[in-house]
Amino acid sequence: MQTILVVNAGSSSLKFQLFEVDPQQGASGLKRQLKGQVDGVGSRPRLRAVNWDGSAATDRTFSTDEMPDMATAMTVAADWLRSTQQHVDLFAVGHRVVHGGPAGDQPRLVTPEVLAALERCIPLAPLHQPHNLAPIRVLAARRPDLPQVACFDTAFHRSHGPLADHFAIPLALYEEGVRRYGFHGLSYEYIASRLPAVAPDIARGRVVVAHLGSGASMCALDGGRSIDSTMSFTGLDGLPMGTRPGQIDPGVILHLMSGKGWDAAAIERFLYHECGLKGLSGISNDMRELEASDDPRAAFAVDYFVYRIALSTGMLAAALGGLDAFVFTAGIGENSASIRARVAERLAWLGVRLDVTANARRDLRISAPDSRIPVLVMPTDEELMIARHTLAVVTAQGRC
Ligand SMILES: Nc1ncnc2c1ncn2[C@@H]1O[C@H](COP(=O)(O)OP(=O)(O)O)[C@@H](O)[C@H]1O
Ligand SMILES: CC(=O)OP(=O)(O)O
Ligand SMILES: [Mg+2]
Repeated sequence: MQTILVVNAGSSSLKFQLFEVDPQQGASGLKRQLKGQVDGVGSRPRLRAVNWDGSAATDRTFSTDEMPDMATAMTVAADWLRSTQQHVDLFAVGHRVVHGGPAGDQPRLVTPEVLAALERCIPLAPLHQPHNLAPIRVLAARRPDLPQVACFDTAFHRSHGPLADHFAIPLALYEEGVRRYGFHGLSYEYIASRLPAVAPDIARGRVVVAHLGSGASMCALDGGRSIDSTMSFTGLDGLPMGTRPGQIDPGVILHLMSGKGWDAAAIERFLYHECGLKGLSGISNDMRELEASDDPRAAFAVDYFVYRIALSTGMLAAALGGLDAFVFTAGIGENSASIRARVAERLAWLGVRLDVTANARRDLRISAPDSRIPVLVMPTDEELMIARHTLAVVTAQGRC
């Protein structure tokens, strides 16, 4: 049986999955065989993988010296995959590529021209794009016959209207590509694709989705289409994240340059690696460590995170002209009952009421029956979305 490999490098994790594929059956022919991730990159690295039946395929922890960065995480995961999955007959490889640029409105079969265009987007996503493109380059050299498909975080947001897509800067810059692209689009696309099945009453309505992971953003879905998002030109905007500040007055950057003499490289390092939860707490970028800490600086960082989610909900509800449902997803959204409870508390003015037991159990619906706004927890599946796109692109190219 042929197999699609999916690779998804985030800011603190590397996720990978293998899907068996029967191209004659379209997306319904995708069968998950293996699901793995290296998470806690930069804090407490751990490689875990489970087989299709839920049995453990591996579970190993590493010190940060053994696995200091994403490049090492990739090597470790690739070595493990090569040594344990020798029987796999690869049909195609699907990659999450965070920035698709102005032309990246749909997944693309990777060609040398596509790869060159995506390399030009590296300065717009320095934390992700190099790690997204490195495995594409390695595989293209080793297996030039193997179709590779690049699936963009930005593509799902291309439905934004001009008001959501612009900054208030001269239009010539917009034409050059300085736009509010938005990210985590594969995650939002997956959530939008699941809503009709799991919550048909909500799917056609006005929904705010909070993708709260190491990178975090929120999206306004109107009838399943993205109409606005908190992230914009780069993955720096919007909510505070593990190591990124989120929305910041550009005057702060001017101050760092002219007041403190920082150059562009120092500012980039600062904004992508030293801010957010890590910068505010001085302790960690990892929400699990902050929640476990009794240091007041950790508590402040968590308070700030929750506050900005609540502010952004108001903004996106205004974009939607109302709110019919709120969805939590991604690492923090799926796993932290206390963050969910605290966000819900701040949304009480909208009529949000949580069911404490349902929240602790992580039910699909965690709102109380009398909540004016239903609140849901939906596990995201960017890898399945990438597998579906990869199959569709390769099939359309007649490459199977
Ligand atoms: N049980 C948990 N409680 C709180 N936070 C959690 C839990 N499990 C994972 N997280 C947090 O989720 C984040 C990682 O989310 P993830 O979506 O995998 O990120 P990314 O894809 O951006 O690397 C980390 O901040 C981690 O601490
Ligand atoms: C765009 C982005 O921030 O992605 P991640 O959350 O996976 O780091
Ligand atoms: Mg992610």
